[in-house]
Amino acid sequence: MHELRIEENGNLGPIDSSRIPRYAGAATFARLPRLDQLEKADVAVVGVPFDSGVSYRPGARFGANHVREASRLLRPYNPAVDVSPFAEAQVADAGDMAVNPFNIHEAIEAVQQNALDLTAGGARLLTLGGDHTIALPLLRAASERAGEPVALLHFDAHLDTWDTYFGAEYTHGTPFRRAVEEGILDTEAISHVGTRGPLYGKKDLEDDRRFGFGIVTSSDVYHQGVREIVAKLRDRIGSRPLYVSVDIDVLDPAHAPGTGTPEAGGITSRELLEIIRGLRGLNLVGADVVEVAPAYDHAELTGVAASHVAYDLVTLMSELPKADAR
Ligand SMILES: N=C(N)NCCCC(=O)O
Ligand SMILES: [Zn+2]
Ligand SMILES: [Zn+2]
Repeated sequence: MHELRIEENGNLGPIDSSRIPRYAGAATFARLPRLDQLEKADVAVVGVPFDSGVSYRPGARFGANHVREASRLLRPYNPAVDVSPFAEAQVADAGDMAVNPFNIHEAIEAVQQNALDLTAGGARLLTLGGDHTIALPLLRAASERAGEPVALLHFDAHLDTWDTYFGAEYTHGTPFRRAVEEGILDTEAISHVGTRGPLYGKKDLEDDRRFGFGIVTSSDVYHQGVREIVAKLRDRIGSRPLYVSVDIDVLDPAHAPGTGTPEAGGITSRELLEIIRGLRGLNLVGADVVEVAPAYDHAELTGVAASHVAYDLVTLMSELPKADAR
């Protein structure tokens, strides 16, 4: 089957859904070309089929392909910000990283190395998870590329700054504590957004504050509203290199049931998309969307939400300096 693609500004875009039905063929993110069909990309979307770090429901290893399937309906123009991301930049689907499901340490090393390889030519990386364990090696790669510790905006119901589970240091509940310990985060500019739900104890919050995290709870989003929160976050981040990590369980289970550790009282997909759009122009060096567990999804709700979040993150990246300028 011939691939009829939209081409603009010399960038090879998605398969034209007015010529080839969008439900036909193998899925890539937003029907974009695969990286191996191109010389280079400004933005690469990569999957990490890994969920050996979960503490409750498994299945996020199938998340990236679920998001790709749900992303078939994305269109090339983003009217919310008046940007055509795939015309603005060359965006490509880099496929999945090959990670060892039986050895977390080896998997973490592989994610870090793959992320470094994919960004070697100046591409910005958007990763589809996988469970939240993978944020640690992705942050290691991002800070190595940036040449300095990075600012972090972490959307999640959970803190993910816990210490260990069953004695294990590398799990989906611990990546950001490890990242602080490793000195790869700029602790003047690290924030959680959407936090809620029961904790193990008050100490969880005390530890988190000691590491330097600011918290915008799900209730804060409700009471203060998106505008005020975006202004505060932008202020804190400034011109620092920024990594954005989106655990899809930041959304209320009504918006994202397909996830491993759901918590009631979450933000809406509209609120999340609005906050992300508010990050326009910040120096976004990398991002992930993790914890999509398709077995618990219904009617592709979670897949659709995650694909739109990924699309708006790609839109932000598409407006920033291109690969050859970096
Ligand atoms: N990163 C996610 N999604 N969840 C962490 C929850 C850890 C726990 O079971 O307490
Ligand atoms: Zn979470
Ligand atoms: Zn998480």
